[in-house]
Amino acid sequence: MKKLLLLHTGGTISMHADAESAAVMTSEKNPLSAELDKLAALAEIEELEVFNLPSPHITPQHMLELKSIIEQKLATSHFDGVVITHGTDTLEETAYFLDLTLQTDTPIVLTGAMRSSNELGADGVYNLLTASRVALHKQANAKGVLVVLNDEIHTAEGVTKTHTSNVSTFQSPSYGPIGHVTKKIIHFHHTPLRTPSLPIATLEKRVGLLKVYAGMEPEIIEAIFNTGYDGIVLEGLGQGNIPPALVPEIEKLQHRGIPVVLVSRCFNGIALDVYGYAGGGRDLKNRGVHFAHGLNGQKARLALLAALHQDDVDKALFHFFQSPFEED
Ligand SMILES: NC(=O)C[C@H](N)C(=O)O
Repeated sequence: MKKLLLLHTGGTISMHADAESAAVMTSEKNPLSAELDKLAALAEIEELEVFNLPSPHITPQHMLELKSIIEQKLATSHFDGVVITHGTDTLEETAYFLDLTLQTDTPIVLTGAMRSSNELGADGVYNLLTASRVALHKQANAKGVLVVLNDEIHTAEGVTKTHTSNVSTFQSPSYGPIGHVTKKIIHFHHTPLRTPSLPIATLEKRVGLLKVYAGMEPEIIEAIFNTGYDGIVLEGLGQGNIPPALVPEIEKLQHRGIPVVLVSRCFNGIALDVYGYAGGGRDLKNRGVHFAHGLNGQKARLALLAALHQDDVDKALFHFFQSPFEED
C-alpha cells in the first residue's frame, strides 16, 4: 500500500460556520480528521497538524518550519506523496516558498477550500481527496510543488487566487493548469519547467512589496528604506514602468545595496525592459533593477527573500532573475 503524509496548517478547509452568527471560525478539532476513511482505499495515511491557523496569519517563518518538517519526514520514512491543507488566502505563497526551497522529487500538493466544513456545498473533503489522488500519482513526481483545487492541477509558480469566494478561484493566468482530475483518471497535459531552487535554513531579512500607481509619491519608498528593509519588490505599471518621480529613490536604494525587483501589476504577462523613457523598464534595468519574469508580486517577494539569504547574493540574484531567461 502507498503511504501519504498529510499535513494540516488550518484555513477554511479546517473551519466551520458558527450555528448562531454564521461567522466562519477556527475549529478546535480538525473536521478533516473525521473524514480520513474517504482516503483509506488510496493509501496508508500519516496525519500531522502542523498549525491550525487562518492563512492570513501564516508568515515566511511558518513556511520555513513547514519546509523543515517535510524535509525531516521525507528523510526518515518513505512517503509516496505529501498533501498540505492550507487556507486559500496565502496558499500560493506557501506553495511557492516550498517550491523554491525544497529539493525533492516526491510530489507535494497543497489544497484548501472556499467553503467551510459544515456549509452547503463544502468543497474541502472533495479537494482533499483529489489532491491526495494527484500526490499519489506517478506522473506527479518531479513536477515541483503543485496546487490542486476544483479538479485542476496548477504549479506553485503559475497559480494565483483570482476570486474572493468562487470555488474556481485558483487559476494560472499565463499558462493555465498543467492537468485535470476526473472521476476516473488524472490527466497531466503539461510538464512544467522547474524553477531554480534557492535553499535556505534561516530567515532574518525583510523584503517589502509596493504596488505602483499613477502619481505615486516618492516619500513612500523613502519611508520603506528608512525602516530597515533589505529588499523591495515593486508591482510596476504595464510592461514594467514606474512614474519618473520614483527614479531618484530607486537610485538611492541601489547605492545602499538594497536590491529592487520589478514585476507588473497586470494580472497577466511579463515585466520587461522595453521603454527607454525616465522610469521605463529599459531605464530601470540600466539602473540595476531586477526583473522577475512573470512572477506576481507576492511570489517575487519570496524569491527575493530567499535570494538575500544565499552566501553570494549577487550571484543568486543573477542566477534566479536573469540567467534562466537569456537567449543563447
Ligand atoms: N478559503 C480560505 O481558506 C480563506 C481563509 N481566510 C484562509 O485563508 O484561511
